[in-house]
Amino acid sequence: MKFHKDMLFLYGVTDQAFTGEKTLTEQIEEALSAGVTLLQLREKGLDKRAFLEEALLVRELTKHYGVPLIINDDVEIALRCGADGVHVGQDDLSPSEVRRLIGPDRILGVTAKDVSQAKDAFMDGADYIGSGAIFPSTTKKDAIPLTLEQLSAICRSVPIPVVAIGGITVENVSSLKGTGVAGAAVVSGIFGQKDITAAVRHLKEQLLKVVSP
Ligand SMILES: Cc1ncc(COP(=O)(O)OP(=O)(O)O)c(N)n1
Ligand SMILES: Cc1nc(C(=O)O)sc1CCOP(=O)(O)O
Repeated sequence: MKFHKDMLFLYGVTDQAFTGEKTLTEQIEEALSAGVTLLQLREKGLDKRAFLEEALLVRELTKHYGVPLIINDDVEIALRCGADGVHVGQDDLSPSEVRRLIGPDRILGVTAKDVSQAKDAFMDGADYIGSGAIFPSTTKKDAIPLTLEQLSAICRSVPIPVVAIGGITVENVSSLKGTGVAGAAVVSGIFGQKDITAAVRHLKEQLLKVVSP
């Protein structure tokens, strides 16, 4: 699927830690049906085999809902499940190597915590940048914090779109207004909510006031 910045508008990122009454697959289906615009399967607690099984299931769901699927970190799983792309961080396989492995047509997302990393990611073939943590995150407690000013500078520094991540909720998402982000990537603000459908709808309502077309 060809990348477009609108896909970043509300980017759901999964985490098994939030499954309780519902399975991860049920949670994902709820988020897809409610309208997340991109989905990242980010499962730190699963071994490779379980991750691939989940990825194959989620691939079918995302196809059904017409939402692109991104795999966190693992290029092999992305290729084996036929995902639309991969997201890598600064400590993972280099973006240029990932681009070589996935080819020109799949989506490549790269985490950047400053302008220099963002510029490098762009030069290495990234389609989008993920920047955070904008607010304290209980999902990733050791995430390095980033101010809104730093986020704005990253957005201005590269011609590719930037999605904000880290502690984003319905209550604080409006603070991203004016930074230049193309959207918000959210874990607990979606998958940690009892009513995932309502969370997705409310986040999208707020994001309409934040993201300029
Ligand atoms: C959209 C998006 N942005 C940033 C991240 C963080 O990626 P990374 O730095 O690789 O950290 P982990 O996700 O591996 O903990 C992301 N996953 N998605
Ligand atoms: C996966 C991830 N990366 C971050 C970064 O700052 O790079 S923060 C984060 C966790 C985001 O989860 P939540 O929406 O629950 O805070």
